[in-house]
Amino acid sequence: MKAGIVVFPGTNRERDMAQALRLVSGKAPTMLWHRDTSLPELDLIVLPGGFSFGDYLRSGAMGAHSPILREVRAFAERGGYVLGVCNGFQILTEAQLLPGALLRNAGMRFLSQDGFLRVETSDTAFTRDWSKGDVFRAPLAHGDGNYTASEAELDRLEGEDRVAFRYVCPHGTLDAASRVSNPNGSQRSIAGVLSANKRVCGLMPHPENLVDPDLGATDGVPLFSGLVKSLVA
Ligand SMILES: NC(=O)CC[C@H](N)C(=O)O
Repeated sequence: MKAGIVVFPGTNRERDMAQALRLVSGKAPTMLWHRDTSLPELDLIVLPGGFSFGDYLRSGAMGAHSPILREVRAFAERGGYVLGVCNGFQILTEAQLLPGALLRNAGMRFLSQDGFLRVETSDTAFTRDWSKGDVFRAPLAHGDGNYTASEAELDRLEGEDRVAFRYVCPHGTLDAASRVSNPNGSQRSIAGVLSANKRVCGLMPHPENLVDPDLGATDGVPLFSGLVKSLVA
């Protein structure tokens, strides 16, 4: 699997992401710079977490206008796989490669805590190594993670099986009104969504930070092992 990781000024999770990809796929990803205007041959583009352009204007708003986004868009339009984590998810929504927006967290505070996610579909390259209904742990580290879209868009996402992950409490209970099970107040507890062709996926939590047994847990491994299976044909 040939993966590329896009670095913006202010990105801070690119090395965590590179480490996770290397550990699970056995192959080091290529680091890409936001001003690049061409891409090497890739199977997967990852937009990692951080504070691109210092979150000025809105999280992800300026990153969505970096030159490389033209290439990312063309890659996605050709059917390429794109993963956006946290700030990467925010950039993908700002670029309208994924629907909805990430507003300020309910409670107006930056969250730095464990999150618990339920897998809503296993019918994608990103989620095939889980079963629908599986619950796993993933760190949360964001101020703007409150997923918001129109009721019609939310209905469409659900109708097309494009909700990838939902926030639940550690025991797996779903309650969109509870700050325990839905810490940032996301609509319908949505933590991650998919594009219409299910090849672009964005999520706020950080599975890349739980892939190494030496760090205490490997809950995030299936995200990467699923991609490896799908993209190493
Ligand atoms: N860890 C991150 O990617 C942070 C995302 C974003 N800058 C926020 O605070 O919402």
